[in-house]
Parts: sequence; C-alpha cells; structure tokens
Amino acid sequence: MNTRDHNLTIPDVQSTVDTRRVAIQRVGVKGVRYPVTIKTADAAQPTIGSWNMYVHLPEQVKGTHMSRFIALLEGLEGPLDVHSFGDLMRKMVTLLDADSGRIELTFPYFINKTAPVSGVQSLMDYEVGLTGEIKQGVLEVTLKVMVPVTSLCPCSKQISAYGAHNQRSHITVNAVLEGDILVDELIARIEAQASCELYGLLKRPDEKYVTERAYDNPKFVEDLVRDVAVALNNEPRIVAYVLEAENFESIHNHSAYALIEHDKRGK
Ligand SMILES: Nc1nc2c(ncn2[C@@H]2O[C@H](COP(=O)(O)OP(=O)(O)OP(=O)(O)O)[C@@H](O)[C@H]2O)c(=O)[nH]1
Repeated sequence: MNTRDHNLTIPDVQSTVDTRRVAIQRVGVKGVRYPVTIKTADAAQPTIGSWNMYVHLPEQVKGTHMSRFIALLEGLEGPLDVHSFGDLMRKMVTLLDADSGRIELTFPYFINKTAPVSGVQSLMDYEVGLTGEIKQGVLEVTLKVMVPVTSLCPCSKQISAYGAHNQRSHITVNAVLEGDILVDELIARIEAQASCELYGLLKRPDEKYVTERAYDNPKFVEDLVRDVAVALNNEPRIVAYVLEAENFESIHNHSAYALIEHDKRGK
C-alpha cells in the first residue's frame, strides 16, 4: 500500500467543516529550524533558518494543511533573495489554499571583513531576517538587519580634557523593499554611518585606527538614526523602514535609544 492508498483509509479531520464561524488570522508552524542558502554578491551563503510560517484560515474550515509548510521547505531550490523569497510566499499561499499568509525567517549571516590597516581578514556575524506578508493578493517583503557598531559620544569628547566614552551600539533596520537589495549592501550602508564599524579580528595597527576613527567621528544615538535615515531615504529600492539604534552606554547601566519610522509611499 503506498502513501496515497493510506490517505484514502485515514479520516481527514482538518478538512471537515467548522461551525463556530470564527476565522483564524494566522495558523501554521513556528520555530522550524531548516537550512537555507542566501544570495550574496558573488555566490550564496548556506546558513540555518528559523522559520515561522502562517496562513489565514477561513471560518468554515476546521484545520490547515500543517504538513504542507514543511513540504514547501523540502522543495526549496536555489539561494534566497528578495525576489525568490516573494516566489516562496506565493507558492505557500497556493499550496495551502489560502488567500493570505506570512513567513518570518531569521538566520545568522557572515561577512568576510578586511581589517583597515593590516588587511587581515575575518568573519563577522549579523542577525538577519526576511519577513513576507501576502494580504488581498498584495505581497510585501521586509529585510531586517541588526548591525553592531561603535558609537562615541560628542558631548563627552567636547567636555573632557582627554578621552570620550564610547560603546557598542546596535542599529536595527526593518526595510520594506521594492527590488532586490543584497544583505551585504544594506549592512555596508548602515556601518558607513557609525562612529566606526566592528571587525572580528584586529591587529594593533588596526586597533589604533578604529580608536582614532571613532574619536574623529563622534555620534549621539540621534546622529546614528538620522544619518542612517538619510542613507535609507536615498535608496529607491527601500520604500518604507523602521530604524532603531540602541547604545549600550559605558557610563550608565542603561541604554540610549532612538527610533525613526518612515513610509515613502505616504501611508
Ligand atoms: N491543522 C492542524 N494540523 C495539525 C495539528 N497538530 C498536528 N497537525 C498535523 O497534521 C498533519 C497532517 O495533516 P495534513 O497536513 O492535513 O496532512 P495530509 O492530510 O496527510 O496532507 P494534505 O492532503 O496535503 O493536506 C501532521 O503533519 C501534523 O503536523 C493542529 O493543531 N492543527
């Protein structure tokens, strides 16, 4: 007996009618760990995705086709970019017989960076996410990156006889995209606005360089979000964004924080 024959003899409870007249906005699988490759400038990077996948369920249907979410992942082909992630979203709603759906994918992403003076290379890790939502046939894809950087306080620099407090800051951008933008590209744009970017491995000449670079380029948390906002405003492939910066202040036991939200579509 093959699987198809088995299915004929097993009741399909999910497909029975539900009479409570309550639709479900999101039903699906959450916290699925599944390998994925991400498109890079010259190739693709394999990583481990954490997937949440949901569809809308109409009021008259008892259950969704839970196994089909995993079947969709089993059928994943080729590296993901904004475009192919959109294709995956469309495939999901078709496969699940749904009119709307949502995928939240997060994964660690590595960039091979070159130290500024010695030229030594090392990997740096970033938290990246792709979120897709289809509502009334309209697809929206959001790319999220969390970029750790250095910030150095302009006030501290101004008022102190020597030194200035500086710290690691997290800049998080959720960018709604119309058009492909590579993860590396978005991260590079954000890092360019920091007092200094971070590296996995630095030799002493590099350490001197990044210390002086941050000192010459002081930024408040407000400066960080405003400078990144200007960069995002100048990128036509980004149509809306939420941008946050959190500075883990070295002179306080709390963070300085700022957020800018902007929708170029006028929504
Ligand atoms: N809808 C629903 N399914 C569940 C739940 N708990 C477990 N299941 C799933 O039920 C699945 C099997 O149902 P379906 O996906 O409908 O499988 P199927 O009927 O063999 O496949 P299709 O014909 O493609 O729908 C298993 O993969 C379980 O994961 C639940 O709370 N709701």
